[in-house]
Amino acid sequence: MLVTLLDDVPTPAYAHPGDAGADLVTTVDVEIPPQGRVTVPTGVAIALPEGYAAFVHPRSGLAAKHGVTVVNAPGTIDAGYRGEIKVILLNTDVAEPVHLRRGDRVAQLVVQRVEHARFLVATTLPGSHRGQGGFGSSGGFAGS
Ligand SMILES: O=c1ccn([C@H]2C[C@H](O)[C@@H](COP(=O)(O)OP(=O)(O)OP(=O)(O)O)O2)c(=O)[nH]1
Ligand SMILES: [Mg+2]
Repeated sequence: MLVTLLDDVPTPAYAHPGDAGADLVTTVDVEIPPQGRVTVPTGVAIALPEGYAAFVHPRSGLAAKHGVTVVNAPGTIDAGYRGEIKVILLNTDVAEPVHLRRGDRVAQLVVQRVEHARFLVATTLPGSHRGQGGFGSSGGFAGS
């Protein structure tokens, strides 16, 4: 897949063979206040092949240690998008700000094949075992 590197950033890379996500870095230093959000540039633009999309996922380590997640997780990168990939970060911690430095890995990009549906309008839908049950219809959590 073709990639352009806009700001002297490393080529996105998988940390280990077999990893699903290639790490993305922030190109700017940033402080995220408690419960605040910031959009950070990654210095990366890509040309996905037709029939693929890429998804911007949070990193588990940042989430567990600092409460940092991706607001729109997973962010969707369309195959036709040629702009810089940006990451919308949220500091979920209510008390501590988070300081990120240029070059810190802030998210991971998962590239996947996607199907394109044709939406055919019908008056009724075929039956199924689940039917219209949703939102916990199969049972609650232990405390409910
Ligand atoms: O985390 C993200 C999500 C999206 N994008 C870019 C790539 C994507 O192709 C484009 C549009 O994203 P999306 O479709 O999620 O946003 P929208 O609000 O529906 O905007 P649009 O009207 O441009 O589709 O923005 C990012 O850089 N980072
Ligand atoms: Mg859109």
